[in-house]
Amino acid sequence: MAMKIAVHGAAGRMGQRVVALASADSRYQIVAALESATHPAQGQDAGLLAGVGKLGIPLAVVGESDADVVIDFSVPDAAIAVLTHCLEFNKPLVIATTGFDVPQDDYIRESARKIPIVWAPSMSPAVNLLMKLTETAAKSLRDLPTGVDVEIIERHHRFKEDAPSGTALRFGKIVAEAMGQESHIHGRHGRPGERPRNEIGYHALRSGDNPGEHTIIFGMLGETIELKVAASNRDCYAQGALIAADWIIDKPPGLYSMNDVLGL
Ligand SMILES: NC(=O)C1=CN([C@@H]2O[C@H](COP(=O)(O)OP(=O)(O)OC[C@H]3O[C@@H](n4cnc5c(N)ncnc54)[C@H](O)[C@@H]3O)[C@@H](O)[C@H]2O)C=CC1
Ligand SMILES: O=C(O)C1=N[C@H](C(=O)O)C[C@H](O)C1
Repeated sequence: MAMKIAVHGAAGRMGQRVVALASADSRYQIVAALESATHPAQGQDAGLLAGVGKLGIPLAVVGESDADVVIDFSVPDAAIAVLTHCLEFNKPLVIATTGFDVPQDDYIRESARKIPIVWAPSMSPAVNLLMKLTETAAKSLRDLPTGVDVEIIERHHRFKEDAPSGTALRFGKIVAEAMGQESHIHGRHGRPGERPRNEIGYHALRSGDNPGEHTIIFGMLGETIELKVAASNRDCYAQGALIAADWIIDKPPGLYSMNDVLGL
């Protein structure tokens, strides 16, 4: 029987791709397409909006449904609201939204004691694999006598609201845990002087319709390593979220990552 999915943020760039991919796959059935009460497309068919033909599922506000699992690509406050709904109705949740503040992070962790949650800044299998490779590189280079300068560059479309990306921050956390950098700076200007060794620099570019690109630079004296992953469209994230939904459905309460989902 097909897994029943509710998509939260269904009219957004990502929500539409989740609706489109799920509707083309017999393992999934979209049963709810949830959107902000003020969205101009409220009431319109989610399939028509996503360009895949009528599904008979109108955009609606969060409410009771027979969904087996909820996939969230929205904005932080709305993601927290749908999480509260999932707690009330005991539904597994895949959280893909980024840009939470610290109390919201804590609320997600606390909620995962009661329901299963997959939470990842990137649902892309390639990005999550690159995180593993980055960890390996960082651990291998940690004690290099000449020192290693780590810089993280991310590029995204002009519409993105948070910066740096959740994924860039996660790459930085992975590197810092392996190498011990304590200073995290965002861009440089003026006369910052010689680069300190214990620093990670983040650089967030916003340009055109770029669906997401991350480069981790390990700069040494005499050579450089660059680890790079780039999306050519949004389906890597949407497909990853559907894989996560499939995986989480029979799991006990807990906070899970894409490493758990993908067995990395
Ligand atoms: N983890 C991952 O793999 C990925 C995460 N993201 C993140 O997902 C989020 C959404 O990204 P996009 O789809 O590009 O943004 P978007 O702005 O196109 O879509 C967000 C949608 O959420 C809706 N929304 C706002 N308030 C709502 C509410 N109260 N209830 C229900 N829906 C509400 C908006 O109306 C909008 O349609 C961002 O935080 C982004 O960083 C994006 C791509 C991949
Ligand atoms: O907003 C986006 O588009 C993306 N956001 C995520 C992030 O902030 O890391 C993931 C992906 O890079 C696309």
